[in-house]
Amino acid sequence: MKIKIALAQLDIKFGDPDKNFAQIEPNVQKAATQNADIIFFPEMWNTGYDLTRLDKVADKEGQRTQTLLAELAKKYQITIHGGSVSTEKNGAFYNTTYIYAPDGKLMTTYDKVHLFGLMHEDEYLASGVDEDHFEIKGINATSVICYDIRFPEWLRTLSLDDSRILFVPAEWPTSRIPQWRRLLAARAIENQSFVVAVNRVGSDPDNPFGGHSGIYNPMGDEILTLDDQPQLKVFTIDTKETDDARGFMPVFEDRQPELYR
Ligand SMILES: NC(=O)CCC(=O)C(=O)O
Repeated sequence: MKIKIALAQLDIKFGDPDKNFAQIEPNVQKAATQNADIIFFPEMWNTGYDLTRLDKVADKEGQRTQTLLAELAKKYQITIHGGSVSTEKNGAFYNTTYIYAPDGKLMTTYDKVHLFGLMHEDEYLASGVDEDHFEIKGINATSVICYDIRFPEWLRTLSLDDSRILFVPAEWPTSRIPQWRRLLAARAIENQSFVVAVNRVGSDPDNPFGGHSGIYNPMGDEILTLDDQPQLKVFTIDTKETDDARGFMPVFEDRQPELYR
């Protein structure tokens, strides 16, 4: 199945949800004009890592994000992977993904599981405990958030549901972009999946962020890579390549799960 994916590599205004929300519709409209099947945003695009002010800026119960994404998905007849936003749910803060189908229905939601201590997530956020699975044009896909890619056992767990595309929204600092690219390639090879990753650009008070959003095929080749400027890029993948990779080398069938812990 051919799937046209729009990567929205955004700059994010620190702690300014109104400015950040204003960036969403123009990008969805641009992706729809180019007939993309899905548009994909970066991590924590509503507030950035303004963690000390989450009580003021996080999206309460994710309402503002959900209302906007549902409306835009339906209006532009496009799947929207909402990257992630900071949310406040039942009195705790999370780093939360929402994914909407073109009919405006919520397909899945995910709270970041592995919290990133170097950017203080563990001091302010609660971690998620659930998997997320969704479909695009009948193809199974799954999704994690940024630091989660350093945990291959978690991405393998999510991939066992015959997932063929793994989405990774991120705020990944410039200094570790070489690791970002190697980790994404490795996750693609070991799970025989496409990996589609969107990192933010620009800076916050603590870090510059390096962009280099990209798409990796199931062989781990970087078939699309962006630079470090804000942009929207549309690229088509063919999920038949995952059948070819899995047919050639039956990694999933050769697993010995009884030996793993
Ligand atoms: N926002 C994040 O999870 C950043 C993860 C990161 O930078 C890393 O090196 O891992």
